[in-house]
Amino acid sequence: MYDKITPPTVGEKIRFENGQPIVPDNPIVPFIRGDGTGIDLWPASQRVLDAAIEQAYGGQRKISWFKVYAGDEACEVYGTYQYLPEDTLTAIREYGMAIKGPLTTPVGGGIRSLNVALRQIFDLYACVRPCKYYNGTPSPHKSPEKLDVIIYRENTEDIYLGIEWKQGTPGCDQLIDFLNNQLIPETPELKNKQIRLDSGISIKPISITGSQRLVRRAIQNALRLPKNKQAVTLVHKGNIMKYTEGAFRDWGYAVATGEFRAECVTERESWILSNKEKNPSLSIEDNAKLIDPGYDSYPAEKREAICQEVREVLEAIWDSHGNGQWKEKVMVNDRIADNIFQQIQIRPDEYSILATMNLNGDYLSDAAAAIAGGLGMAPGANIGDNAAIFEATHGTAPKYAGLDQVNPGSVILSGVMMLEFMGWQEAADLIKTGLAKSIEQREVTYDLARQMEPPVNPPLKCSEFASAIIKNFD
Ligand SMILES: NC(=O)C1=CN([C@@H]2O[C@H](COP(=O)(O)OP(=O)(O)OC[C@H]3O[C@@H](n4cnc5c(N)ncnc54)[C@H](OP(=O)(O)O)[C@@H]3O)[C@@H](O)[C@H]2O)C=CC1
Ligand SMILES: O=C(O)CCC(=O)C(=O)O
Ligand SMILES: [Mg+2]
Repeated sequence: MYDKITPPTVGEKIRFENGQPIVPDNPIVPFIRGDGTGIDLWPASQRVLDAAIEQAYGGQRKISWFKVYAGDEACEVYGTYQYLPEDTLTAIREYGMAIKGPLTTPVGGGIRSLNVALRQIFDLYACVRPCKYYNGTPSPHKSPEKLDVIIYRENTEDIYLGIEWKQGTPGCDQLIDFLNNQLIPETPELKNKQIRLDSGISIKPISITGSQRLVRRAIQNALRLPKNKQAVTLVHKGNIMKYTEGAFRDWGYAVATGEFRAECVTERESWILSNKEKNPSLSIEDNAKLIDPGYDSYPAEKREAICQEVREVLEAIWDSHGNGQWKEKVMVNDRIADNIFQQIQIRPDEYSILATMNLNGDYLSDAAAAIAGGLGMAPGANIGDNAAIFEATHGTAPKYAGLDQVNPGSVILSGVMMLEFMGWQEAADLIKTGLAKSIEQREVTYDLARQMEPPVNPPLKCSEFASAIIKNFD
């Protein structure tokens, strides 16, 4: 079955039933060490995970790690350009769950992202990135403790599908010619727009399927949160990209008000309901004016559409959501992408789950990570219905590779997400305790050390930070 790897002789497979993992006490879990700093991060992280499992379950539970290859290490074992060998894909398919270090993607030419490829191959459509502040972590932000968000990033489409044409190639010229001379002139809405002849082209597909399954998962997660965190914000640049990002917003709301009608309220619905609660005799038109301050300046047709919206909301959900019942529901709202970057800085506590398309989520997760202490403290998971791969938000940080210097916190916390996904909460909790205590004791790697007041000097090495976390389990 495998060409150059052998699975552990002891251990069993994780199975998925209805999207949920069924986990034996001794699961076999494939891991990819990763490029660059992966060489430092993975051994430190594995040590912490194993120690926590041993301490929590005293040998009753154990992971049998299965080393599989991707990136530079794969080329060493399988030969030139064998960045993602079939063996690795077979192992992940077979065992259902894996954890990985970062993998390099060259800018401009060269291979396409192996990280993105893994997400697409296994249809891991939700990239889940919690950004939460650990007490004592240095931050450039004044009130980092107010940040506690989970980014749900669509993981399989958008420009990451990688359908693009390089400037000056025959395919690119042909596409520009077709668009400029055929499709654009046939589309009145596009007027006389033309694409510059010396352009490169990337295609940005956003589908109903991709958007709705992501938002569905985000709402399901919101329902598991404490009441005061039950909110999902749809992040988009729909004012500019109406048929991709704007459509993402509309399809997201359709999931909330269709599939989760009893559990959700949209922000606009909450305004309509609360206007009527404050003034039960409020007319439909006065309610419409309150939810849309520009109402009086709109043409009659638009004014009627807003009145109709008010009527429909009151008819549909006044009984189930009115008289304050909406305050117990998951609040679904939307924010334009540029605004959300400032919102998470100035009003982070007003947000909980941020549902995004692929590119926006990529940008936003690094920005949110900065508030919570930086990329050394930013875990993540790529989740599908039949598989899951856990990985940090950060990349290979090549300038630090092999120096035993970078913060293993993100990979370790990705491991914590994996343990929680497996239902091994006791082991996950030990690691979170160990990490929090190490930070409190100022036993930290360079990235946190340099931001602390006064700075910690010398900082711990990557491997020493792992040891500090283990020492601080209890
Ligand atoms: N999922 C994946 O595998 C990902 C892969 N990549 C790939 O990684 C490569 C490098 O990308 P790049 O843009 O430099 O981004 P990186 O995330 O690799 O690094 C950027 C900076 O973030 C900080 N940083 C990253 N990791 C850590 C850590 N563990 N501890 C402390 N600080 C950390 C460092 O900051 P400082 O210099 O201030 O110390 C580093 O220079 C590219 O090939 C990219 O495609 C990128 C993102 C995700
Ligand atoms: O695949 C890569 O190289 C970068 C991906 C990335 O930045 C991310 O997923 O956050
Ligand atoms: Mg990124």
